[in-house]
Amino acid sequence: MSAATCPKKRYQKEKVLGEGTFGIVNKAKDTKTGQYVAIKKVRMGNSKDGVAIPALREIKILQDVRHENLINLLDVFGTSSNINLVFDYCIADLEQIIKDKTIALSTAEVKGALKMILCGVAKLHEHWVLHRDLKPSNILMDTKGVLKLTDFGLSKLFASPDRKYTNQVVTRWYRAPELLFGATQYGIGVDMWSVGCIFAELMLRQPYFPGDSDIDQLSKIYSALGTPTEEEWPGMAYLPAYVEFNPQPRPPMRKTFTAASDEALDLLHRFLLFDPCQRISAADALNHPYFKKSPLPCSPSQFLDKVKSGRLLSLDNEPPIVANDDDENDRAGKRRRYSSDLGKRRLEF
Ligand SMILES: Nc1ncnc2c1ncn2[C@@H]1O[C@H](COP(=O)(O)OP(=O)(O)OP(=O)(O)O)[C@@H](O)[C@H]1O
Repeated sequence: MSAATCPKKRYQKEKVLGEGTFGIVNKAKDTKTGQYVAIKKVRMGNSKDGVAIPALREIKILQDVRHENLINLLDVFGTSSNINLVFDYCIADLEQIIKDKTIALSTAEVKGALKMILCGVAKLHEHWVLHRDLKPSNILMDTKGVLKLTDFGLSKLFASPDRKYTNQVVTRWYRAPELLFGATQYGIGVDMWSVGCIFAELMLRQPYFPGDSDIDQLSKIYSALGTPTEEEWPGMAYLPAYVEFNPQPRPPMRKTFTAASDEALDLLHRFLLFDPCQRISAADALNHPYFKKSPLPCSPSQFLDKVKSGRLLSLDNEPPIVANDDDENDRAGKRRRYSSDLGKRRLEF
């Protein structure tokens, strides 16, 4: 078989990029096109434990919904024990960008980033797909500065309004209050809350609600936004895990977001409404005056130039590390080496 027809030969692995719940991600060169790609190798496990189901869900969604701001699935191939998903290679994720304080994000750049995120979310919702795990590390930047939503493993079609879902979704810091109260029927509001948290984080350059338990998460949300009244969020007391908190007033958002425009604060407020039905949709958010008022959102290439001006991308000079498909011990070693502190705030499923 030639390199063009044998996928394992077609893609030449260069180094390990990281590891998620379901397997290692490698950087590789596509010898057919000369382009770099990222290959997510998903361990199949045996059919009983259903390890591969999120990967199959991801494949189905990626094949159905294509958009500039959603990660592009270029190829899929299998080996005896893995499914390999081949994606566009991205050079950074939004968590790294936010954390790198040498990158000074201007209003136009925050707007540009939020616009790209909203375009991706709007496309998913248009296709009746909830992402369900939106967070900065699941938003990647490609070589042209385009932000792309990734990690659709938790995505789920929400076509049936009565369908009950698990509430153990969305990394805690980005998790909507209805999920924290155990709701099993939820909709696009869970993604819009996460977008609000990401928007706040882009402006603050630190997580807005970094709770270290579900109760602490709610208490951080309430300290920032005040406790909701029954009028603001009808029916909240009937949610399965509802807990009453001592009433707290709503402090002015301006106190935290000192440099934000009135339009930015209005949009943020609409993302973070307690009643999920009242939260602004991604399509409506894109039409909000925030995006119409000067400074206008920057282009992807301007965003890329800003990211390149910081330290982050100048660090990508470590020697290549080639992952060996078959060596379990080696794989365990890499997992230890590459697992990040993100694991600490990931939910137990
Ligand atoms: N297309 C890509 N281009 C470059 N790097 C990528 C790409 N996709 C993933 N990565 C890197 O691989 C790492 C693992 O990604 P993956 O999506 O498998 O898991 P995760 O998002 O970290 O965690 P989990 O899937 O468990 O929530 C990421 O942190 C990222 O650094």
